[in-house]
Amino acid sequence: MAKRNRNPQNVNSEQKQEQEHEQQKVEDKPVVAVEEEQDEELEQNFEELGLEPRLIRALSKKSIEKPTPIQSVAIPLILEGKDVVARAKTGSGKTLAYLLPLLQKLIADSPSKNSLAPSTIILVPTRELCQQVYSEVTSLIELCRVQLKVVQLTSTMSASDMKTALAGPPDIIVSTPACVQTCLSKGMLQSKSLQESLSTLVLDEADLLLSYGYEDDIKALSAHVPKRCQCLLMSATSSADVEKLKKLILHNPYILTLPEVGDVKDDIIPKNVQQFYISCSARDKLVYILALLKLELVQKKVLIFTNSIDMSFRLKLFFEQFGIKSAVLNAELPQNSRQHILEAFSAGLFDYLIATDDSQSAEESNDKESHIPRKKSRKHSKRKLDAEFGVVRGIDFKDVHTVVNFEMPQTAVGYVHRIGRTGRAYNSGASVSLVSPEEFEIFEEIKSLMGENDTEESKFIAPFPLLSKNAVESLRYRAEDVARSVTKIAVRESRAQDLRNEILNSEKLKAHFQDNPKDLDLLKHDKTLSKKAPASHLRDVPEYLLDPTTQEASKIVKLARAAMGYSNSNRRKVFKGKSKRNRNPLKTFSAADVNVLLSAPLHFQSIRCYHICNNVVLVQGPKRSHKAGMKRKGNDE
Ligand SMILES: Nc1ncnc2c1ncn2[C@@H]1O[C@H](COP(=O)(O)OP(=O)(O)OP(=O)(O)O)[C@@H](O)[C@H]1O
Repeated sequence: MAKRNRNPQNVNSEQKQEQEHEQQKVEDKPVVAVEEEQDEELEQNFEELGLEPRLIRALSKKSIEKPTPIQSVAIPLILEGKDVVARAKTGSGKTLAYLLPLLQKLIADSPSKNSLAPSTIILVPTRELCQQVYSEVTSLIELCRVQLKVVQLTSTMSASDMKTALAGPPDIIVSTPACVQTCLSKGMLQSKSLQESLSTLVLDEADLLLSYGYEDDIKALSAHVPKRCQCLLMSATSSADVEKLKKLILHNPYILTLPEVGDVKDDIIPKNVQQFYISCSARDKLVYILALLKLELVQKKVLIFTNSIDMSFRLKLFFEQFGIKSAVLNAELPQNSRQHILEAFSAGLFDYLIATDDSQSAEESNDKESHIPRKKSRKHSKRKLDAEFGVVRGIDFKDVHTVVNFEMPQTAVGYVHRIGRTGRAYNSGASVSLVSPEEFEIFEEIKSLMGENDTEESKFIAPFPLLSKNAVESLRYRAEDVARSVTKIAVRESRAQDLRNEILNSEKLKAHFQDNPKDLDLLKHDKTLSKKAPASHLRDVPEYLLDPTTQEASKIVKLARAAMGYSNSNRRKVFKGKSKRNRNPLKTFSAADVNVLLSAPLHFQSIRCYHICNNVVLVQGPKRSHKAGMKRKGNDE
């Protein structure tokens, strides 16, 4: 990447910002296309970007050593006080791209003790994201040992809790647009004070804010944003909504696009996510997913998407009969439970999470082709489910290796967000979509979003190579038998039971986790729901049912997993404090294993999932890699 925009000035006086904004109005701001693969020699470190040592040390404690491409370009510009629109793929590190410079500015400027309102507001579309961004800021502040007050405001808080949170005032508020607007309209936040103190406004996940129905709130809020306020807009996809927001809030910003425009597919999907599909009837999806999981053809952890809550319970009950433990996540569950499920899954307490995303409700209505009516306002979107829930949107699931679309999302943009839950930062991942004939249309839309035309064979979403017809057929009888036993009534009862459990959990969680925030293991979300105990003979797939090709494939997937430093036995240990950094693949992976990987049929090697960040094992399919072996920094073998 060219060495540009590397001249940060750390402190910006209000006067200077004012002048700059005036200047920005007449300047034609550049569109910066950031190349994703940086030339090693030109790679920058955080120091060169102008970050101060305390922040760099904090990052180091989080095992974050080098900036991602979007961070390399955005951080210096933000430090200079520019308005920035950053569009970069899911998982590319956009959160730190704005958090680091804004914290640096706050540390350097030490906000005036006389101010009556916060100096920084970060707006996100969902409560889950509020919590995620809040945790990220607080952990950085703690690691830097600086005195900054950050609060999250959500619409479930009582007025008195909001007032308490706003007393002080805090330096940073993380919230949704609707909630900040409520605070303003109820006088908990004074417009005049806000205009005097607000110096940075961030619109995170900007491509989603309007589809969540926040347009009126953001419009109302924009009236309270002073001209000199630096505005940052982060988004994973571009859309008419992002343009609208840009016009509403920003003053002639720098537009950062990652990576270079031109390669449409690379424009939106992380390169390190391998995409596969399986074409099957809707009815056969259960047997296919059983084969994928039971024969261990996909790497854990696995995030499975369905389009309805009933379907997620149907899947859970179906899995239970085969001894596969999973948890469900949806908008119906209480907020505390959802948060806890996310944390427990991220910490590795269970391997399979079945999520119903919000595609039915807060659909990506900015996708013009979706034909799904745009939500007019939050008032009109009232429903039993939590309107501020968003499992897909921006949530940083840790170490999800595989995303399975059990049902295809309803829009192509939804697909991008779903599969963006894997392959985050420098990790690799895979997605497998089960596509029924009824879903071909959306599948074509997805392919065309990636720049493919429907007549040619898909280049980017390949047929899943590891599952043979025989393997599927060998499981068919059992799968269909069990599927019949998962009746509508059973699904309804389990759903109600789970909700009851989680409401109880939620109360316990509230009290308990205030005192013991790290005690994730207390409540199990992957508990069995079915009344009928699973039949013991269904737990294991007998040898005679396994076909040799699939067995071989399964072995390769397991080896890849070992190569990445995971094993079933170390999962809980990882959670109990072993950092990812300490997982040593050399202990679980031998030279013989490397040979097995290399001698595998080429189509198996096409799963390029064997990177361990920048350290590792090389099977760069579809061709056999030139380098075969493993290397760890400071531990060459
Ligand atoms: N420089 C870095 N090096 C390694 N990991 C990083 C770096 N920056 C961020 N990460 C990690 O990458 C993950 C994804 O980051 P983040 O959630 O900010 O992505 P995002 O671009 O906002 O994705 P999305 O569009 O899905 O919200 C996080 O776990 C974060 O801690």
